[in-house]
Amino acid sequence: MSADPTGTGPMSTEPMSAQPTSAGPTSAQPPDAGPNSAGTAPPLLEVRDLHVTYRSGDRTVPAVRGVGFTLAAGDTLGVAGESGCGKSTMALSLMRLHGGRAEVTGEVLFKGENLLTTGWSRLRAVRWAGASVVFQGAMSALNPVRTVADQIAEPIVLHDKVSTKAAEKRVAQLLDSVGIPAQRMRAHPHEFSGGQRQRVMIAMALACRPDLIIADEPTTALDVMVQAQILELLGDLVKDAGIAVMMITHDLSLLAHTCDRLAVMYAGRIVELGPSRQVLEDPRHPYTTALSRAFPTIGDPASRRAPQGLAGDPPRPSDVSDDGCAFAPRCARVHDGCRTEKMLLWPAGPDRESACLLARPERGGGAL
Ligand SMILES: Nc1ncnc2c1ncn2[C@@H]1O[C@H](COP(=O)(O)OP(=O)(O)OP(=O)(O)O)[C@@H](O)[C@H]1O
Repeated sequence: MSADPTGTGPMSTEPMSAQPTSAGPTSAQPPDAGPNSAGTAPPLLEVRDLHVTYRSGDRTVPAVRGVGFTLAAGDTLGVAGESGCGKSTMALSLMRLHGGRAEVTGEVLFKGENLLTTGWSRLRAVRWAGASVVFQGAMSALNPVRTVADQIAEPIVLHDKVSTKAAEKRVAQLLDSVGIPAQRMRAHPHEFSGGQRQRVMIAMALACRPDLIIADEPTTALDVMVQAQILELLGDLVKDAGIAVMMITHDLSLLAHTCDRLAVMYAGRIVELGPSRQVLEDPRHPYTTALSRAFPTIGDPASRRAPQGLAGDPPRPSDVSDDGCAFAPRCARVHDGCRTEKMLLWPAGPDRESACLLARPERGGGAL
């Protein structure tokens, strides 16, 4: 892991932390927010041609390979895909929170401001009050020796410039909103169950009223019923507050219940993007079809008994070529063009995009 004290270049990363530093946020207003030259407000988040390549010694790992999408205010986007496809790297690199030494190129425009090139102090302000992150594994993200009240209040005091007493009043409201009695605010993280700790993390993420929450596997390691409850809670809270969410998990069916749109990733790229229900019920990429069959569906006991495993393994990032489809070796619908043509995310129906040749309108598009 490396830190770039200047924070000026996209080649840099900072020690991983969702906590405010004592330098703390000052303002989340981007210097250049507001209408663009065309007179229209930019989308909340616009990601253009994002590449993230980890480097350690002479080893390079191209974990994210040309990702682009937009997210409007209040939108919920689920990101799914098998382990190692680059979901966490993609999501965390938006805030320059990915671990390790990595080269990051492309643009991450948050309200029109490129977060890949902005300075560290400005970025810290954005991380709390603009876009906050819920990491997987609350126990490692929370400080074990401080009470949850202290940890949730800190960014409120720093950002909202209010007294500790006023901040604690908000802490009580936040804990209440995530289903934890306010009387427990003086407890330490180890005094809560895994599900309650994850609720505390959600309360922390909401503390400074962000416009966007990035949730990286927020319910990993919790049992399936608690996962569903927490995702539902997060979904309700953000809808009520008009907060946009990017939620990462490998489980498509969990995402479909909480997110308006789904992005399916494979080998560092988005291979399908569209409204959640449509993506699941009428996939436009054979990988989405295979992935959705591999996971049991909440509320469908039959699928829990008989999920169909995905044959073969995903490729190692260093083995993926820019020519041809990375899924071709595992694809039931593979044909010659799949091994040679360059795959892009093509329109595949209204509000749908797919990186499969078969979904291209000139090939007939439609379900795969
Ligand atoms: N710090 C790092 N240094 C080098 N390679 C890394 C680092 N972090 C991740 N990778 C590699 O980058 C690729 C993408 O990893 P990433 O964690 O983003 O995938 P993921 O889809 O989120 O997986 P999971 O669901 O298991 O969390 C993998 O090949 C992984 O081994």
